[in-house]
Amino acid sequence: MSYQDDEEGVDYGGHVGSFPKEFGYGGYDGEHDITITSTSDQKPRILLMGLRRSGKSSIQKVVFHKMSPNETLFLESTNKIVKDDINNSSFVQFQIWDFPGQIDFFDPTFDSDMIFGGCGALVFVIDAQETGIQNLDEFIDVDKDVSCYDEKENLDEDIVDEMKERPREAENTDSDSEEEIKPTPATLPEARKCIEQLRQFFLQKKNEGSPLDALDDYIEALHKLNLTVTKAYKVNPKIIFEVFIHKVDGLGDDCKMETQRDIHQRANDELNDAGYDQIHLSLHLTSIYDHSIFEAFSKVVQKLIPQLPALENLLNILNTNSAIEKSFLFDVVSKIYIATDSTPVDMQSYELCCDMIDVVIDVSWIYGIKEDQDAAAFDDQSSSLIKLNNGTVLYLREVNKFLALVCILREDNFDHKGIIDYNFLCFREAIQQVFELRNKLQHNSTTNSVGSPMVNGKNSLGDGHLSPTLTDENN
Ligand SMILES: Nc1nc2c(ncn2[C@@H]2O[C@H](COP(=O)(O)OP(=O)(O)OP(=O)(O)O)[C@@H](O)[C@H]2O)c(=O)[nH]1
Repeated sequence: MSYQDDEEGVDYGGHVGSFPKEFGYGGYDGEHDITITSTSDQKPRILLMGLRRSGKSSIQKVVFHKMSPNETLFLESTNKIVKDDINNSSFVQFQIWDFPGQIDFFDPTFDSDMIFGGCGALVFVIDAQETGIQNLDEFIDVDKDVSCYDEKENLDEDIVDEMKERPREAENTDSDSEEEIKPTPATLPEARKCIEQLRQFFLQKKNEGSPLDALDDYIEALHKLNLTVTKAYKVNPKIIFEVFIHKVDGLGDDCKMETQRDIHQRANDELNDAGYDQIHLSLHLTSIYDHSIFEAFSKVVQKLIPQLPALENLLNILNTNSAIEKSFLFDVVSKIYIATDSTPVDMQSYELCCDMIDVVIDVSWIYGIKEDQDAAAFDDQSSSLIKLNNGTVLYLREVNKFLALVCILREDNFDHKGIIDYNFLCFREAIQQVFELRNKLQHNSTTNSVGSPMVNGKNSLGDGHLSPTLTDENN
């Protein structure tokens, strides 16, 4: 197993929404900036694991590198561990390690102590579309070799025989020779027709609920999940385990729920049978083609922020005193929300707020920057107000260069804008105080002890948590 260098800054030429390419986790001068000062080794780690082609690299690229979902079609398979630094003055600062699908835990070069030791969260990605139907074309590559139909021994024999016979007949061979069948242009349409029949057969079986050998990948994914989780837990019981049931864009609502229920049941049964009933798996239905992947990643990142309860509390207080219905604290670059108030998150509100961030960045980028200036599109003057036609207002205020508060409130309540703005300033100050405190604690612990500093009885470095500190030039 080898390691690939950090690939931060790689330009993929594309972006989600219409974010300008230049808008990213760039360097920052520091005003009002809440950053993490830990060195690369101390950064919390999020591991992305799962079977081949389950969508790990796509998730990472779409969420953190603004790659457009369609471009992920051209991603090559990962064959090394790819470490990606999500850093540079953003609040959200950690390392993501993208693992190759075919990783072998029994490989002597796989150092599980090192890999799982400093890990904060392990995200295991399962392809929800992986029933064999979608990958049939890949599996049976007619353009290369029709004889590989043999590999699908477990399919209905009649269909396989028919598939073999058709190209042979079409080719009109007059010999009984055992030569390998090579498709010609004339046979290819026939072969494709067979594949279509095969696809229909699978769909029919699937609708009937028949067990299919093509579900092997799904079973294998569950097995790998069990193996990965137990192995990681043995090394580091503090790891947070998250399962992304991914690519659900291709599934109906019922199917999504059924898949989630099935995975939950099987995964927990297997863990309980192995005596690991204390391991908790959080399941998320995700897709790179909508906001679900950002929402799921938000929840993963939030679990790594020890100050989350304080942030939530501050948002609750802000909401109560400003008649705000819902508020999110966003990492502007990734559109991950690092905290929200304690009312339930509804997906539509989250999507609206994400869209608002896109609009603000776009407009700022187009109209907010003078040509001769090397200024950022999002700065401490950034704020925005969008009135919807249902009597609701979206209000965005900059907290620091990478953090924004986005609130949803009723238009009537926005009459008291002065109070809301004043409360926002108090909120911003309170946030800075939270991180100032953390900063001091961390600073004391690093200067007072060498090796493994302790804060509140916990190892403050390498404990898998985001350890944000405040670097405010006023300090
Ligand atoms: N429909 C759909 N396709 C997706 C989604 N996410 C990823 N894909 C597709 O899945 C394929 C595999 O994605 P990758 O990100 O390369 O998968 P991987 O897990 O990194 O693969 P390995 O590097 O081989 O382990 C690509 O063609 C993506 O376009 C999704 O949410 N929905």
